[in-house]
Amino acid sequence: MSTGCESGEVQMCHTVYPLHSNHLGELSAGQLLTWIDTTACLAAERHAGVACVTASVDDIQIEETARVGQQICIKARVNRAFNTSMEVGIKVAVADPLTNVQKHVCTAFSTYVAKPTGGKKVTLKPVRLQSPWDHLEYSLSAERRRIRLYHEDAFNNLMEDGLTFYDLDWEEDHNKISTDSTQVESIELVLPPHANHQGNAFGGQIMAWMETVANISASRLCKAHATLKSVDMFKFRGPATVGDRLVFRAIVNNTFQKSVEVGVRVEAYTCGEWTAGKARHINSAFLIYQAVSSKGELIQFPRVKATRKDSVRRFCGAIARRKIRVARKYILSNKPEKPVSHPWDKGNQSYLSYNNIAALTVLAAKSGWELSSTAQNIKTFTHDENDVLSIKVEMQVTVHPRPAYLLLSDLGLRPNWDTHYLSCEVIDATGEDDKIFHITCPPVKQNKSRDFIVLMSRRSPYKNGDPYVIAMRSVTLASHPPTAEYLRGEVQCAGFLIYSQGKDSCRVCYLNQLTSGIIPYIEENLTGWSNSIEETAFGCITFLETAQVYTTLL
Ligand SMILES: CC(=O)SCCNC(=O)CCNC(=O)[C@H](O)C(C)(C)COP(=O)(O)OP(=O)(O)OC[C@H]1O[C@@H](n2cnc3c(N)ncnc32)[C@H](O)[C@@H]1OP(=O)(O)O
Repeated sequence: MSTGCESGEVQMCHTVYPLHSNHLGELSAGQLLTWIDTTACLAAERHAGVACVTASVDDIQIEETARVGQQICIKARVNRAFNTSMEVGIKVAVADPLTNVQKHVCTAFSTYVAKPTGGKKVTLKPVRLQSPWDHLEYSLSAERRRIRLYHEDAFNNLMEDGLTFYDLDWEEDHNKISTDSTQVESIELVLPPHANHQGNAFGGQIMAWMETVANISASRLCKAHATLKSVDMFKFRGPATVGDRLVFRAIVNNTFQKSVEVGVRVEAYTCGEWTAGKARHINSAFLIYQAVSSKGELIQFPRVKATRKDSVRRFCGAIARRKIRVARKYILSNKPEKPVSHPWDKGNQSYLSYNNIAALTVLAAKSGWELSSTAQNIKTFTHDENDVLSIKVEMQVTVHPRPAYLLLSDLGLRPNWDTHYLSCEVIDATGEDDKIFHITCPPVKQNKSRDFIVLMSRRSPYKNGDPYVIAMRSVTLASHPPTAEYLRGEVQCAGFLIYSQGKDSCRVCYLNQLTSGIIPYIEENLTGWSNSIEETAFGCITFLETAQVYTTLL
């Protein structure tokens, strides 16, 4: 049932019946995508006053599963009209009628283009903004549009680097498996019930068919029932109409510990094109699945082999897309963050130093680090857990670990090799191993310069095999409150672990658990627009290898 409300919002509510669900009694992802697209399209048409087509659907993260008997409520409204296109924001919730408990299923953003009969372009009227929330979504939608329209370029940038930077041999080969058995092909004929009054196949129907083949492909790899976790952007390149034959091809591209990416390509043919073998490529999408064991635990996926040229492209493509997806999630999340700094006073100094070292050690020991690039002697990883994103950069350096430790813990030297640092001075210390620094960083995106008050705690190894540790976290100092000159940023947990690898070489791991104060500095790298992380790592290696000679004097 769909209704139109005063605010321009369109709502659709359904009870989940067995016909909407899979064999486990859970609402099928394909059905959910169909309802989302229908509601969003109706909101777009309500604003435009003419028929609209789906141009794209941004990444969707599915956070909750709905079951038979529960009620799904979808709300959609136009956030902003551009010229001929508009962004629709969609929120999906599930409610249990027996307990009255309501949960958030997902948030989605789709773009619709006004397409009246006859194909004339329509310039859309602006959206009436009423609440502060409307104003916020209005401004954010411009930023989302920028990312959406440059998605392909960002991906191509990452792919260029990926294919040159990625070292496919970095992992042992013996446990990797081929994805050949995950290839799935299926055909559908577009009939009137699958299309709108203009004969265009519904975007939601196409997405549902895509989900069906992708699900089969993922399940073949994990030998379990796969559940859709998120989708990468669906881009509708061209229309399909009643009478078209749609061919869907799916294959597993890559696996990431507890998830798998499946790529689906859709080609459309009229009857004549079918016989002549002339395909129209109308959509490609990438769907991420997870699978749960009989004990209710997430299944660890096997690593896959990329041997042929096309499988290497798909394998690296999945890594690049994951990178963009994770970056989008954090850059656009707009979640208020709790302050992470504690006051540095006499009563808690030893506790904060301990906490500083322990947090970095725990972060480094976490499982689930995903490789995002390899370049000669540098590897970068990301870790995404409970809405916290962390990065790790591993550098192989031909320096004894002790001089590396002394050089890296002297934060005053950091502006020599890290362009993210403008200045760094000691403002308080309890000894050589625990010091407070005032760090200033250059402005980004026309904002002011930022500053940070950071506790640096360093420890030499207690026994052979332990790393040298240099941990950093923000603290507050009454003598250094935020000033009008700088935006005060915070560091949650960052630093270096330095592992000995023989007499004159070591592995330096840099880790950072990202906060909203840090993300702007690496945003372009996360989304594939720059290699600033790798460039800084190169700078660090060069600095350590050339400066080590001076540390013999220390
Ligand atoms: C009823 C249904 O459910 S429709 C079913 C599924 N959808 C379809 O069949 C649509 C198939 N795709 C198409 O017909 C076309 O690709 C269109 C209409 C989406 C875009 O056509 P184009 O020739 O690229 O149009 P053009 O370049 O003029 O762009 C038109 C607008 O779409 C926007 N647009 C184009 N591609 C995208 C995209 N991938 N994501 C978001 N917006 C896009 C453009 O920015 C432009 O916006 P603006 O006018 O507000 O500045």
